[in-house]
Amino acid sequence: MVNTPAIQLTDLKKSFGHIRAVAGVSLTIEPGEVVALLGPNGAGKSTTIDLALGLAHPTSGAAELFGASPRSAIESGRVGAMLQGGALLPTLTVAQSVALVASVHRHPLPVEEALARARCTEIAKQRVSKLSGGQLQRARFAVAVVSNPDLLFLDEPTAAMDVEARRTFWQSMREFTDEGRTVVFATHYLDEADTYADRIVMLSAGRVVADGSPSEVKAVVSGRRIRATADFEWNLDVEQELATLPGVRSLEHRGAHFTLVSDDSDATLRSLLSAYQDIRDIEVTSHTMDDAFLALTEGRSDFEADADNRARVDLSLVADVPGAIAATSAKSSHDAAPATLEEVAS
Ligand SMILES: Nc1ncnc2c1ncn2[C@@H]1O[C@H](COP(=O)(O)OP(=O)(O)OP(=O)(O)O)[C@@H](O)[C@H]1O
Repeated sequence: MVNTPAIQLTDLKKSFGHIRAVAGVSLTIEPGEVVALLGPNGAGKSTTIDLALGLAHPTSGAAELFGASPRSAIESGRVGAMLQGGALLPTLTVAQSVALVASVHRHPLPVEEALARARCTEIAKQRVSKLSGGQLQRARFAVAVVSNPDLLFLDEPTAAMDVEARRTFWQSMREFTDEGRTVVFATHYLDEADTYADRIVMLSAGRVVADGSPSEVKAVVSGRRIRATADFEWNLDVEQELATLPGVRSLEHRGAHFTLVSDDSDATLRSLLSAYQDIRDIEVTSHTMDDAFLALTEGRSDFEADADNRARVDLSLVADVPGAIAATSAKSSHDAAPATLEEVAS
């Protein structure tokens, strides 16, 4: 159906006793979007994915995939998932695991193709119990894509992978999304979100605190950072002078190294260099996704939101969301959830 969103979440809420894991999430994700879900530990990313997939029942609100209930979208084979708690049978080989899942789908990819897409051809004959953490993730990816889904959910897909494995994983993911499929992935690697997502949805304390393109979300922290080394004695007068240079919003220094956050880095630099000759190793950088993440999820005071982004970023939440909620050992929600989509559909 044209114009039917791939995902429609309407005021989703989920509480576990007194813990509000998801506190009213509304999201519309169109077919073809690649969306990163970001947020500190305990922000509600996994629970949101579980609710979208129908693996957990919302306390209130609704989730639809392709205009239908999650269950019927999964039954139709349009949805794949790679979840944190998703287990594979340890005694099967990787190829057998993929073939088993393929056998319950109506229009699966050929097993060899799913293995190749997930860069699993070389480990196809290895038993699941013998796989390294990164290999296991690849095997789970092969299992997730073999149903040839239009929509794929990935919960921390590169968690156990080294740098090279992560790079390879995202290459294979790119091939998948280049074909116009929809992907929603939760990650703690902010650089992955910045590089691979079209859209970033940032959660904090169960609520959406930012929703926009990577550059829109990064722009929530305006200004630039100037780092340099000073070969002079620090005293209160110097600190005062640096902190009041044009454009400067904040100053930090440790030993000879100092950092200025400035709204007008050109003006700051001109004044800095005309006032001080003993400054070297100057580096000017834009803010990163890490900065936006900290500003949005911890309400850091040295950043101010850019007014242009008010429409996309719910700044009223930035101020009052608590800092990162400590992750509890209670991953029981995921452990208790069905391990595979086949279990949901059955
Ligand atoms: N079954 C459960 N029982 C009690 N609390 C739960 C359960 N499942 C999740 N929670 C709590 O809900 C909140 C959100 O958890 P969730 O796993 O969705 O966060 P997350 O953003 O995915 O975190 P992480 O980045 O650590 O994976 C946390 O406070 C968590 O402890």
